[in-house]
Amino acid sequence: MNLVKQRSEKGVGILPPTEAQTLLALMHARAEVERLSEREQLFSTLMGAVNAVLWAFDWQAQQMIYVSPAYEQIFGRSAALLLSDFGEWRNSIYPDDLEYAQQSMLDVLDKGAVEEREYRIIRTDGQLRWLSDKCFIARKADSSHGTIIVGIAEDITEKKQLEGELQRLATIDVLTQSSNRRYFFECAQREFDLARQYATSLAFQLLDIDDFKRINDTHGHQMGDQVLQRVAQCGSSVLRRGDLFGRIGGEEFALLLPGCQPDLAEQIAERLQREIQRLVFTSPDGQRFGVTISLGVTYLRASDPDLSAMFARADAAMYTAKRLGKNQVIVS
Ligand SMILES: Nc1nc2c(ncn2[C@@H]2O[C@H](COP(=O)(O)OP(=O)(O)OP(=O)(O)O)[C@@H](O)[C@H]2O)c(=O)[nH]1
Repeated sequence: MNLVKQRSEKGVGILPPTEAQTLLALMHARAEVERLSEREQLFSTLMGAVNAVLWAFDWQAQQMIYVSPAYEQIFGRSAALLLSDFGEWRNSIYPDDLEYAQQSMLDVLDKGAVEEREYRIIRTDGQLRWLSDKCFIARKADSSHGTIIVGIAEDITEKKQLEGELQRLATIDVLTQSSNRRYFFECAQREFDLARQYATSLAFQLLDIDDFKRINDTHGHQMGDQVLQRVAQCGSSVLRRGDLFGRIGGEEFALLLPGCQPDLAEQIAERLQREIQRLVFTSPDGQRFGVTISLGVTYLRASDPDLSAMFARADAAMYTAKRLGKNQVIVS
């Protein structure tokens, strides 16, 4: 309106209504284009700043129609390639997680949204990364449009590593790196239930280092720690696949051997005793010394009401070994 008036003041005269309307419409359109381009710029800046991949996928066309700049940074792959070929997304997924990633993408069609979705990707530089990739339906298919699924994929590798470390710290004994008491018995309980359910054999062994207090007193606490570490290494070395080993007390360790018949369990106990007896330690003042262990061994009986019944028997056998002079295996 302003321009129309200015032009008339310069002597162009008042424009006929249709031309004035066209001019106004053009001005509006230009302002709208400018506004849209400003918004586009703002949107791009925001997308560039977000450390997550925002994506949009045309389900019918099986084509990625948008992916934010973080894709190249997180996936270490070309966004142009992904936009031209959706197979690139499949290529980036860690093979063990591919089926899950594809299935959970299908689930969104039924559920409308999938919030919990975590899988691993392999970057082109070989790095493995964990992603949390939430997705939901942005537009349902109608006669003229296909279904659009949108998602936000965040790199949660560090969170996963932290979770793994926390899990490790909660389940291991830091000094010997073997399972701690709580975790050992938690796993042992599972094996006990399975052995009862399928009527399979199960052996339980309790190992206690002889005169450990004297080792500490004579050679120092640090030397005692070294003994515990080497004994734990020996314990782990006799394990078969599926066996459990843990430090359940100061100088006390336990082994649970699923599917292990008595003969084999005794052989394993005697081998362990020999291996530990062969260890040679040198104290800071140059003294060389060795250690011995007492072992209590028992097996699952049909009359055992719970795991603690087996544990009590192994414990009693181990104390019998101590009473009978130590450095021996007693089977109960
Ligand atoms: N160095 C070290 N010593 C520990 C640790 N935990 C417990 N101990 C020590 O282990 C010793 C256990 O002593 P006792 O229970 O008397 O057993 P023992 O001397 O082995 O005697 P027997 O069992 O009869 O052979 C104690 O002196 C504890 O202080 C540890 O993490 N490191």
